[in-house]
Amino acid sequence: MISAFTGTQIRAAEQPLLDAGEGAVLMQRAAHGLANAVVNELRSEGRRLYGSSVTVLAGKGNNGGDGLFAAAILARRGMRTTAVLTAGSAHPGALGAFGAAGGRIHVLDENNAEELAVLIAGDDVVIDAILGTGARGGLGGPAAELIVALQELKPKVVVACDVPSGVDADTGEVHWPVLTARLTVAFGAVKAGLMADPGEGCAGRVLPVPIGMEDSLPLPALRRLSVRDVAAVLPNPGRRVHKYTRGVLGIVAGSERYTGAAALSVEAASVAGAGMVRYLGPETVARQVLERTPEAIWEPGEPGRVQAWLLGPGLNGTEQLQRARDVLAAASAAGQPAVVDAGALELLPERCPPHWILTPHAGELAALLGRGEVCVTREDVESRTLHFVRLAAEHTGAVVLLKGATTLIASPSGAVFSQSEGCPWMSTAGSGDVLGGILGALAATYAESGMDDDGPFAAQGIEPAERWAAAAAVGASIHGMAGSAASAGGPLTASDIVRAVPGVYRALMEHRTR
Ligand SMILES: NC(=O)C1=CN([C@@H]2O[C@H](COP(=O)(O)OP(=O)(O)OC[C@H]3O[C@@H](n4cnc5c(N)ncnc54)[C@H](O)[C@@H]3O)[C@@H](O)[C@H]2O)[C@@H](O)CC1
Ligand SMILES: Nc1ncnc2c1ncn2[C@@H]1O[C@H](COP(=O)(O)OP(=O)(O)O)[C@@H](O)[C@H]1O
Ligand SMILES: [K+]
Repeated sequence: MISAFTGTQIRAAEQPLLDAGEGAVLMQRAAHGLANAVVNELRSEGRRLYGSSVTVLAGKGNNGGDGLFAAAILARRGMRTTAVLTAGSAHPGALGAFGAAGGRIHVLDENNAEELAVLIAGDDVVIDAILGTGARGGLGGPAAELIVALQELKPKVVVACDVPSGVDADTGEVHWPVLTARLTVAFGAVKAGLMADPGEGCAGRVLPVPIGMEDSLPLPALRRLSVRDVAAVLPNPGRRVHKYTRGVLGIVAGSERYTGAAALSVEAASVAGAGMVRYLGPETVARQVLERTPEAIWEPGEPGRVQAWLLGPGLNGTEQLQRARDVLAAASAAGQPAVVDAGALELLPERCPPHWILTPHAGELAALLGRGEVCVTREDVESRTLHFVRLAAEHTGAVVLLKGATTLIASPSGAVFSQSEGCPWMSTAGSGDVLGGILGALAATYAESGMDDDGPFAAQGIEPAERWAAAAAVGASIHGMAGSAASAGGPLTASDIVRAVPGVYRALMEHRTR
């Protein structure tokens, strides 16, 4: 599990060490971690350190201090080093060390941003150490000009010091311009803003470097399940199970207009481990669903027993919408878990049970919040994903899974998970229907066994109030892994994601036995 913290949490954890006069030691550890990361990055490309060049863009705070000390270490190891001071002044001790190690210094001013960008862009590595966790807002003036010019010149390797300058370490909001990093070296712990969009999109790979304050960290603001975590909680049928104890999922999806959504979600649920799938919908749609997944059962009348529901993919027309309304009311009364997607999101009651999982994309999340009279657009949600997913969980009382390149899952208890195993090729029609099917299958399975104190989530130390959000994170992770496996770098269809799901389960099961 990767835990991420807000910059504010990290600064609070550092405070006792700073009070004890350990600030300089922390900074040295950070600088060594950053310098080592730069060395490894060059070596991974088969480059020699000696004679390679690095420029550090240094702001006036401690972030700039880290960058300058790291550059001093690299200068002593034979690299040609340059510093651009973006705020006129810099951390005095670090600047002294940099000068003593033989680095060249330029001071950014009103007139030289473009000239300096051209000078720097050819260097082997650029370290972005302008702003860290002490930033308020983003870059302006000549520093912003420098970043815009540099981004256009496409520097070879950008390594961000702690956080890309302009990314809010607490929220992942981005104040443009930001220099997109290949690697972000995060001191003490990963910042929450590096695991939520749009911040994650600027950070590249994130490498946490311990600096000695990690034992003082509070509960994380965000968590990301690793492959090992997902493998550990994956439902694993015992020897004497049968289809009903495996978990039966009821699906209300599809319509005459959107038959594919029903077919995809039913098939995805079937391959993702549901013991049985009951389909509720018009006969014409059911025929196509069964053609693709003959294992599913069509329920033309009162449905048989289920452990969980999936409602919404491709939902359209009076009859289907009424069916979904009836099922939601019945599921609420019976205390059953429900995965609510697309068209069914409009049918939700004002407050939902905490074991319902809502799966909006950014546009649907904006609409969902609009019902609670929070007026936001899709673009607003996309620029503040962490804030709005939390708000939606708070307002609805349900788990809210916000889809995107990084999928965020907020529990009404306040816990947030972030998964990012997918790839851009997954932004294809029907991809969300497949996610719905996977989540539905997991909900049915975990409803039957899994959420108790002797279940897999408890064994991983996940608190009761966070378990449904963790289950949704497992679904997002499997969906992302299946999409990436199906894509292998190329385009894919939603059906390809479905076909890749059993392979992902097998690989995870193998992981578990290792
Ligand atoms: N507290 C510590 O001793 C440690 C801090 N560390 C580093 O220190 C960083 C935090 O340092 P600071 O608190 O000095 O803050 P920063 O270095 O992030 O920046 C703060 C400085 O930039 C100015 N500033 C803020 N927003 C600005 C904006 N939008 N445009 C231009 N200037 C702006 C502030 O006035 C202040 O002078 C961390 O990200 C990390 O890199 C590490 O060295 C570990 C130890
Ligand atoms: N750029 C991206 N990178 C990775 N995954 C993505 C990206 N864009 C979308 N996805 C994933 O694809 C799915 C799209 O779902 P959705 O928007 O509901 O599409 P549809 O309604 O067509 O099925 C979600 O699971 C989302 O997380
Ligand atoms: K930085």
